[in-house]
Amino acid sequence: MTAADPVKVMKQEVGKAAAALVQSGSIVGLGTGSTTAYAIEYIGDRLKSGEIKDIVGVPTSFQAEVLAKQYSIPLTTLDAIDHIDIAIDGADEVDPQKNLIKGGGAAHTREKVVDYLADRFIVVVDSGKLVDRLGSVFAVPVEVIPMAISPVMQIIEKLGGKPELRMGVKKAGPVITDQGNMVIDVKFATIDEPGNLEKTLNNIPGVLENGIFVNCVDLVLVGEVKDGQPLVREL
Ligand SMILES: O=C[C@H](O)[C@H](O)[C@H](O)COP(=O)(O)O
Repeated sequence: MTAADPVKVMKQEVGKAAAALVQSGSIVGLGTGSTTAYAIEYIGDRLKSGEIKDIVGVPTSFQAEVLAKQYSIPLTTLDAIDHIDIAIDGADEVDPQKNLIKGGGAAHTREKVVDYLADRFIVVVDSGKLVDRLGSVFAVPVEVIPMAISPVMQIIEKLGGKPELRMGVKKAGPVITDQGNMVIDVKFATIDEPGNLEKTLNNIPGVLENGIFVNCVDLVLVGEVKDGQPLVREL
């Protein structure tokens, strides 16, 4: 028998813990990525078993929409509702102040809309995502309209960032977002003030949204494996 992949186990456990927080009658923001995928699966399981009922989901991406349909979670759109009760989403980096870098799956623009609207925004990560300072490992994803790619890259270089156009995997050419745009991943030597950098990047003409999320998280659930045992803790 092969040992279970510990990262997969952490993601499953943290996804399950977040899904357990969803109550009957809730409007639920459904995040994107491999960790949230488990939360969506477990929300579907709870619906199917009758443990919860009358849930409606707001997907943050095509991926989330497909998964929600697979697990029979009814969906709605933002023009049909006036609030979101709870959103569950992953992250690529989480700092001690619960600021995030997101967008490893190029979904950060829709995620920011949905996650910021939620009364309760729950982040689900494995312990490998915790950093002392944002940007230590991950580059900041920036969604840009295609005609503005060159000038945006030039401006970002002047700001001290190292921009790289994100290229597709099993697809020739750049990654295209759900909105039909491109993503530039920007590595900064240090990010001293994430909130300021978020605003500076979004002020560049042609930038739609970047993956820095500040002051918006209510709870971070962290999946860990200790002494061979999976556990979930709050940050
Ligand atoms: O664009 C993608 C999202 O921001 C994801 O939530 C993030 O990249 C984390 O994904 P994963 O849980 O697969 O590491």
